[in-house]
Amino acid sequence: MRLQPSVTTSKQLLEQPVILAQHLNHYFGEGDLRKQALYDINLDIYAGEIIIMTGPSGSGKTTLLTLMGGLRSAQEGSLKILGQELNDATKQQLTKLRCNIGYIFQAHNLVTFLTAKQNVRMALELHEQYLDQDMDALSTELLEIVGLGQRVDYYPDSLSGGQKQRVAIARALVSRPKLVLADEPTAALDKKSGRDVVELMQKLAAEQGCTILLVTHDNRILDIADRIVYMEDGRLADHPDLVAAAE
Ligand SMILES: Nc1ncnc2c1ncn2[C@@H]1O[C@H](COP(=O)(O)OP(=O)(O)OP(=O)(O)O)[C@@H](O)[C@H]1O
Repeated sequence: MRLQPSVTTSKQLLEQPVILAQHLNHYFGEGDLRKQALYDINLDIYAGEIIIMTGPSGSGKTTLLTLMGGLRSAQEGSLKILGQELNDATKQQLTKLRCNIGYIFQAHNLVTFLTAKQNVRMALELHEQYLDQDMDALSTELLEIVGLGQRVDYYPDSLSGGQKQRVAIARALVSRPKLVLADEPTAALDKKSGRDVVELMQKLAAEQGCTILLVTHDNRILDIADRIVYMEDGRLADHPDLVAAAE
């Protein structure tokens, strides 16, 4: 496991980063109420890396994650995701980018009137290349991989918290995105389910070669990361405990 700042390997020098932030600032509000939430963020993340972003409440993790996901507009500095510059990006460019990112949020956002399989299938329907494929079979296959082969026709209300989160993982990964962004995916889970969920993400990421950026307060899962990024007061910083542990 490495700590931020990263040591760029020679292999990575040849690659385009999946995420590249340079001098990124972000502000909320206007006029006198304008408040800076992110300060001079510089970060490069490469294909296949699992990055955990951690830090105190209010330090700017979700703001940065939603910027990276094209869910809010980048205002100042540069943010390139999968080669697309997000500062000044058009709505169409953002929409296209969002189709290539898998999202997993704490409140898993499953559609309650759709079954597990239909929830997963929804993610495939966004992609033209899957429209002439057997989307039900692909969705079932992913649900089997996450251990829900016996629950494909269940509605979210009849699944446990861990099972719902696994449906959300299946939905995020079924279209084989190059980038998965996860915000507190284990927050609502007990220790064992939380561990199972992140190990599953780790396994699937390795198999599919995708990059995972995971925001968490959950210290129990830090060991799955290739690299830990720590945020404090809107800035990337060295993690105090982890630095001490590494010394
Ligand atoms: N929509 C918004 N309008 C105004 N200020 C906001 C908005 N969203 C976030 N902020 C502010 O930006 C700062 C960073 O918030 P953010 O939610 O990114 O932190 P966080 O590290 O994700 O926190 P938590 O761990 O509690 O989720 C905070 O001071 C917060 O109050």
